[in-house]
Amino acid sequence: MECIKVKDLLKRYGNTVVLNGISFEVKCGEKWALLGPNGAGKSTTLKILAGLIKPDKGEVSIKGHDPTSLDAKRLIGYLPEDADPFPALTVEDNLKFMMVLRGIKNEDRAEKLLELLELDKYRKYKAVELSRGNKQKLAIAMAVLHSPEILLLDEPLNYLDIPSQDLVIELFRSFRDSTFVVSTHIMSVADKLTHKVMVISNGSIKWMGTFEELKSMGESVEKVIAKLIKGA
Ligand SMILES: Nc1ncnc2c1ncn2[C@@H]1O[C@H](COP(=O)(O)OP(=O)(O)OP(=O)(O)O)[C@@H](O)[C@H]1O
Repeated sequence: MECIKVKDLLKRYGNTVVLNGISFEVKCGEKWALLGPNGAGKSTTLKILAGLIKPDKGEVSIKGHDPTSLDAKRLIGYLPEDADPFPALTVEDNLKFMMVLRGIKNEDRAEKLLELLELDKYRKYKAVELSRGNKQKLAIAMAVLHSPEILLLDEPLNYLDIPSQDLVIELFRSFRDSTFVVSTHIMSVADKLTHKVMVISNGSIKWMGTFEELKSMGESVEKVIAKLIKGA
């Protein structure tokens, strides 16, 4: 069954076309990387899937729901690029606020995430007082608090040191049955979190396939991706 269906997406900012007829389908449980250079249209695609912005043309379905609907929002956990939790709230109050928004009654989940991401000692810190990496970890905890079926992650490992990356990767890997779309321009990040790759450049999908296919294309994966981006 498809969890995400996207057909002929067109998005303009002013006169600039930033998504030019993108179509793809993601089956439930699949984990896809959206790989492409700066400005390719990755974040814009994720924002449309998360229902934050609307395309100018095209269709998007999240398990049959419009992405702006409450039904879709219940299914989705979205981590924006440069996520910024509420600065004046403490770490634990940010999580409590999300619990209220999401209608989560049991506090165990928030406690477990604080422990798992080693944020426990910062629970009384206001988000504004956190380091950039710890802010990212808090934003990740907030995005996954409701154990979403569909995770839309924009550059999830940004700002994280290697031990923190390992904690976050372990957390995401615990979402075995969830559907992932992960935007990144770093191949190694894609490789750690996903199994399939969409290469996007200039608002168009240039290639879709598995890591195995990419790796069997002869040259180093980075070189193959660079060629796919150029459309060579
Ligand atoms: N709010 C906006 N107003 C105008 N142009 C925008 C806006 N948001 C994005 N763009 C433009 O849309 C294009 C695609 O941007 P997008 O952020 O989707 O790219 P990206 O692939 O996520 O890039 P990056 O890897 O740098 O984050 C870029 O040319 C960007 O300048």
